Amino acid sequence: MATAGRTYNDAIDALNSLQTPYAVIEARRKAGIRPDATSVREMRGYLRRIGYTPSDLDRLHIVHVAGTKGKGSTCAFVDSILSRYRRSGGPPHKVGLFTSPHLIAVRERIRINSTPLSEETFARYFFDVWDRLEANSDVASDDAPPGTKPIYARFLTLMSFHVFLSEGVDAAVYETGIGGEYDATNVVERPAAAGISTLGIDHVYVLGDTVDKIAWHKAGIMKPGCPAFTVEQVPEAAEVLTRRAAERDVDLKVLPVDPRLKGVGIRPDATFQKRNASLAIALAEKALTALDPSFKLDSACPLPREFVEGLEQVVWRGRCEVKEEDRVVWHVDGAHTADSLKMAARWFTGEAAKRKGPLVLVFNQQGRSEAVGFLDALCTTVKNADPEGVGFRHVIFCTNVTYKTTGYKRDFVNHQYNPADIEKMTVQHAFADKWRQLDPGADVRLALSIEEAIDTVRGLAGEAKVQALITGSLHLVGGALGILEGAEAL
Ligand SMILES: Nc1ncnc2c1ncn2[C@@H]1O[C@H](COP(=O)(O)OP(=O)(O)OP(=O)(O)O)[C@@H](O)[C@H]1O
Ligand SMILES: [Mg+2]
Ligand SMILES: [Mg+2]
Repeated sequence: MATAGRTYNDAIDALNSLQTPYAVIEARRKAGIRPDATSVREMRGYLRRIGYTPSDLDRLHIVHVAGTKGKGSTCAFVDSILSRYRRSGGPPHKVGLFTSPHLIAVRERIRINSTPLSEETFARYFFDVWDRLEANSDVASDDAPPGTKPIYARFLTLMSFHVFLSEGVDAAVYETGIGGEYDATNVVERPAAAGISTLGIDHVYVLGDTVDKIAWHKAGIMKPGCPAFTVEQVPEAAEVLTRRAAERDVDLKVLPVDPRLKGVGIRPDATFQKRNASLAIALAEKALTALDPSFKLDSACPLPREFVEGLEQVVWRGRCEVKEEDRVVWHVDGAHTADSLKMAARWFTGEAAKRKGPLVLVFNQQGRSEAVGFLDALCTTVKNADPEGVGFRHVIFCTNVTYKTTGYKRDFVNHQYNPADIEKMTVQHAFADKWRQLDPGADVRLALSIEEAIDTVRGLAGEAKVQALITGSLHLVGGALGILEGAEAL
């Protein structure tokens, strides 16, 4: 790649070229090829090509988080707590945060002191890594094939290491991408602490179709000699975690909801979020101890001010957000698994009960036909909670295409879905058919883009404000927030 075009947009275009195309994903699926141990060996090879060894990562005092749901929220809590210590003089002195997927822009996946990299900084580090990989592309290293670059998520993971090490980050919080054992982030060998958030069913093709198979993958982030924590899990998952911890000689602590959270304003005020917060407390404590061995929390005493403020003031966009406009109250949540959609529905009904006005749903989950099965719980939960028994009066299924006329925002270009399906709106039709069966009284519509769905909802407002829930996909939610907030988003 020439040095001329090296803007943020150029970086995103180059990054998008590292996405695995839909046809390749399909071929692998048909051949039954799943990720295996080569992925971490490959990461080690690429890491060497960009000039680091896994032991360099020890300087980052990494908190590593896996789980089906609550990873990002837990990471955000840890980041927020560590930031309070940073602001009161540290350690830590610089905090890194690596999360996925992104909500509004790719650069928000890599943050320093809770702020996403600027476009300029992102582009500079992006092309640093790009150039180093090209310059050393023939260096024989583990499983990284000569002349290649890592795929999208692996590239960003590598880049985050380069950013954090170059910028002198001394504590970094890492969310796994998919699974754990074979995830790109698992190149980390000696984390300060590992945490496994709530387990459930997701990414069935890659991780397996039962909770115990999924737990096996997530358990892969536990490392001998490194503290590990989890929250209460369903028995099948708990069993696998305990067994894998014993095999690895890891002392895995199962945390109840932390009693010190009493009186701490966790938002939303729901058990699942308190579980995430409890996990975050234990992880942050270990990171702080790794940085300063004299640091210790007394479990019998209230949490220090830094913990309380960190937990109460955390910002984690796209999760349980309420945005009020003249004609619409938007409720935005990126839930996209059966369990988390139930949580989202419960949260929405609690919010909706505070106001009057027709309930409207905007939903999508691209490329996942199993999502048809999630609609049932969403429909029933909201209907049962509605005193009039109506539930959603209007339901709109849209694609994840951002704009009506200009298509995808660059940060959302996705080659991993079948383009023909998007064009024909295959899943949206399936969702609509299902909803008409579930609730023959609802007005069910399709929209070609997120922008069109939003305009439709605005047009539905009458005397009372419409109460709209946007959910089903983080891509949908991120696109929607980008439209609702315009230039102010991110
Ligand atoms: N512990 C939990 N149990 C069940 N649902 C949860 C939990 N934590 C969060 N959620 C729900 O899942 C949504 C996504 O939360 P979060 O971003 O923390 O999860 P994640 O594990 O990072 O998910 P992703 O797979 O998108 O990376 C939230 O908006 C909330 O509705
Ligand atoms: Mg996920
Ligand atoms: Mg996440």
